Amino acid sequence: MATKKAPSKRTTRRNTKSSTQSNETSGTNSAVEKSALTSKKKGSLKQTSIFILSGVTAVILLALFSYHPADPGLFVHDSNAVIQNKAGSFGAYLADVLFGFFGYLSYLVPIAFLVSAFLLFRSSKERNNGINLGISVFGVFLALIAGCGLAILLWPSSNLAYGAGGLLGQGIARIFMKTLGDIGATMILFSGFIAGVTLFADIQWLKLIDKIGDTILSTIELFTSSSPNKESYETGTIPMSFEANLEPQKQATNNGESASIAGAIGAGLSGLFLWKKSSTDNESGVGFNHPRFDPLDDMTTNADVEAEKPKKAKKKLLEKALGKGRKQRQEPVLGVPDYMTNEDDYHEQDVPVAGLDDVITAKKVSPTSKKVLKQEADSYQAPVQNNRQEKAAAPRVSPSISLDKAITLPPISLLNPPPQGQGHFSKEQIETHARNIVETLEHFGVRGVQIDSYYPGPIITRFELLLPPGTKVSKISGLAQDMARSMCVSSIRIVEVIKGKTTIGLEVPNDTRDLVAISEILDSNLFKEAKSPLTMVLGKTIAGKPAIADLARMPHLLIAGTTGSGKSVGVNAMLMSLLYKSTPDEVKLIMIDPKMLELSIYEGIPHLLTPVVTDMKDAANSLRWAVGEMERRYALMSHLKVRNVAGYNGKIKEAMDKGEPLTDPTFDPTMHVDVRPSVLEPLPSIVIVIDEFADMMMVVGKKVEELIARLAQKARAAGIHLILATQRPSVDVITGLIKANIPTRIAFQVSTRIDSRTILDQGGAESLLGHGDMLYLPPGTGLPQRVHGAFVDDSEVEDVVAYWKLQGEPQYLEDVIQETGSPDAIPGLEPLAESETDALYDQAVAIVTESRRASISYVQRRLKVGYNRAASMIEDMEAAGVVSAVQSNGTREVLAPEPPKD
Ligand SMILES: Nc1ncnc2c1ncn2[C@@H]1O[C@H](COP(=O)(O)OP(=O)(O)OP(=O)(O)O)[C@@H](O)[C@H]1O
Repeated sequence: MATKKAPSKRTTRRNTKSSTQSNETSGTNSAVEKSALTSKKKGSLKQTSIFILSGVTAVILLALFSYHPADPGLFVHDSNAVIQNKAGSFGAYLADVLFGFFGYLSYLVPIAFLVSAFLLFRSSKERNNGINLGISVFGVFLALIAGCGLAILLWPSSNLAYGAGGLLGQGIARIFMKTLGDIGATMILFSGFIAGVTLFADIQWLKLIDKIGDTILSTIELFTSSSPNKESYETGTIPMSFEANLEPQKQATNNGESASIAGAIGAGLSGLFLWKKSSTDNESGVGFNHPRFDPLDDMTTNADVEAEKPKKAKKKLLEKALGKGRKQRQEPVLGVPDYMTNEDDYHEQDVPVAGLDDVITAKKVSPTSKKVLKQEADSYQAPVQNNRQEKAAAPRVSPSISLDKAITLPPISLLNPPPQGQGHFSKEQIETHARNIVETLEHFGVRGVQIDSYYPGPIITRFELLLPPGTKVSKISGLAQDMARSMCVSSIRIVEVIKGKTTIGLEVPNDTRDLVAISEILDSNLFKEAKSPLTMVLGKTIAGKPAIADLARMPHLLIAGTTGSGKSVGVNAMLMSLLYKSTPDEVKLIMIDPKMLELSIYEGIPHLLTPVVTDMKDAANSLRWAVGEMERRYALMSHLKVRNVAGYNGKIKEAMDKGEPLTDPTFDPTMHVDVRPSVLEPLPSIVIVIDEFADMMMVVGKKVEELIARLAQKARAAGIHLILATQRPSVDVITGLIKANIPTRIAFQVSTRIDSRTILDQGGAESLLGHGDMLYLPPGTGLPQRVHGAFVDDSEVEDVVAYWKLQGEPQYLEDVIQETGSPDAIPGLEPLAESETDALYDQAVAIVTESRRASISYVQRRLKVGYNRAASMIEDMEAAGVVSAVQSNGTREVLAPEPPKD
């Protein structure tokens, strides 16, 4: 069979990679070590900066407070004078300069240092992003300039040599007085000062006044009523009056609302320092809602090769994003034979690509967002002068961005369009196959078989056969290989049961196979109209229709297949779907990549909760964190009396809309003195992707299985989902415990029927064609569906990743990979019951689900074990959701589906 040349880029990359694997592994290890060193260093640098800033503040304050007009300085020259400044000649000089230029507003300088030191203590999450810092810096300058002028006008006779506003104030006051007169200048400078303060302090005056009023009223109420407002803690509802008492930074961070002037001045002034540090990175100075980010430069910090990428690559990405240079896609010519009437709606209609306006997914793209994207693209095309070395030295993770407003989902034009001229089927070829099938079956003694119908698809053609009465399907299944041989094809899959039909299916590979491009599926109405943020592209059905799935409903997915069968491409297609469907506010990702090959390409996208995990100890910690997060979410949901994350998010949004945000109901005021409960925010879904979990189980041990099982059992309602992939479909990796908890599975091509049974509980995957050909077993069914996986090229992933990096930086949570207490401890959970680790537990589950009898004595008899052991296994099955609790009639119902028979 002649097949179209499979895309080789990825293979080449992998081959190159594997040939240098050992080098790379050590390289990556050292990178891991380096990053560990960096995070430690970061901590000590932070502390050092705090000490230095505090010292500098103390010296400036000392210099200003002990300022003496007779001391020598920039404006006073007296070499014989005895210096009286307590900070010596430096202090005398500094105070002279500051008072000389800014007058009394010089005191803003040490305040700025003090606040910067304070900000270093705070969580990095609370820092402002680049554009906010820019605005704050502008506010500081405006307030300083107007303030100096105002000081001159309001305190004309001051003790300072150059007046209360210094030389700057004099110049400003003179200019304004000349043009506007005394009163006009005072009014305009006062407005300028207030405007400056408002800008850098982000003050909303009306709200502030409102809140001050509320605070006064609630204080009066507090004195007039005897009981404190205990109810608000218990119900989690926070009245506005109470909200006004919250610590200023928290309010500013959580709601973007008013903060206390001191806190906001701090944020603004610290912005000055942070901005100065990063200003060299940002020389084109175009204003956005987030820091200017250069994906190519960011990659330079990762790999030298990327550092050499020419600027035109950047241009190419933006041209792609804007839909420029992309050829108008043509309607695919399918060439479905005339006699094919029942599959006339095969392919989705292609949407013509006309540029940015059309290509950005309709859902979240406001006109403003489009403008931002266009501006961003324009600024990229302008030459940007970068100091690469400074960029490399800058921290890789700057969790300072707020990802909410101007987020735009990636445009389809970033991806390769589907190849043209696909979908031709030859009528002769189909007729030859049909004839061959009948003849071969006759040759093997099965007479009277009729071809009922046939369905040519992009990769295989399904022939549906009517068997003569009394013919066993198993007889046909047993002939699959002989038929493949006599028809000169690589393999034939027999579909023994077709839902709603009396026919059986024979799936025969086409002479030429089509490439299923991911762009085609992402562009289909089916995907675009899907509501769930966890909608994932699988590929195309055998009839060539888009195949998508909702991870939220699965709620976990197990993927297995032999090496080179297309798992990684499949996982990439799923991840790309999430990146095309959801913002980082909706979906967060934890990626675990023991092979250190596949997922590192996603490093730096804003959806990540932690950098791509390659160290297996970190991986175990992140699973432990997820279990803790699941428990935390459960506690929150039970306090709010909702059953799942959707209900929880609904309540939170409703409360926010009412202006009465809910506070953390699990907060214990007796445990935290002086700290207020935090305001609850909507919870994003968390998807944990493990690319090769067999490796993880090998390194970390059985504990991983336990953690996965714990997560799989309960995480659905908590919005935490697992995607596990492995190339080792053996029972020691895909254990009964994992299978019982992950009902949704995908099998790519495997080498033996036994492997197929391990994954799907039935054969079939051994007859797949590789290169992304898969069997998808949806939740709650025993009938797998054949899907031809969507192909994603590395360069497509790179472009989409670069696009997302351009939208914002990740807000990593340090806790995710942090070691917490004993490495064996699973937060909030008892260790697994003994019998669940019982060697016979898997067999017991198989017996119960097959026989549909959840009886202790039956398990006892079948396994020849004692009563206690069987009873404890049944109890564990109840805990795992395999069987129900004992019902009123004394029996248990078997809940898990029956494993399909071969
Ligand atoms: N959906 C697809 N369409 C066409 N070709 C595909 C598809 N999926 C995979 N391939 C081809 O198969 C090759 C191997 O795929 P992939 O790297 O995903 O395999 P794998 O199962 O992850 O292998 P390993 O376990 O060794 O990492 C790819 O380089 C690509 O050429």
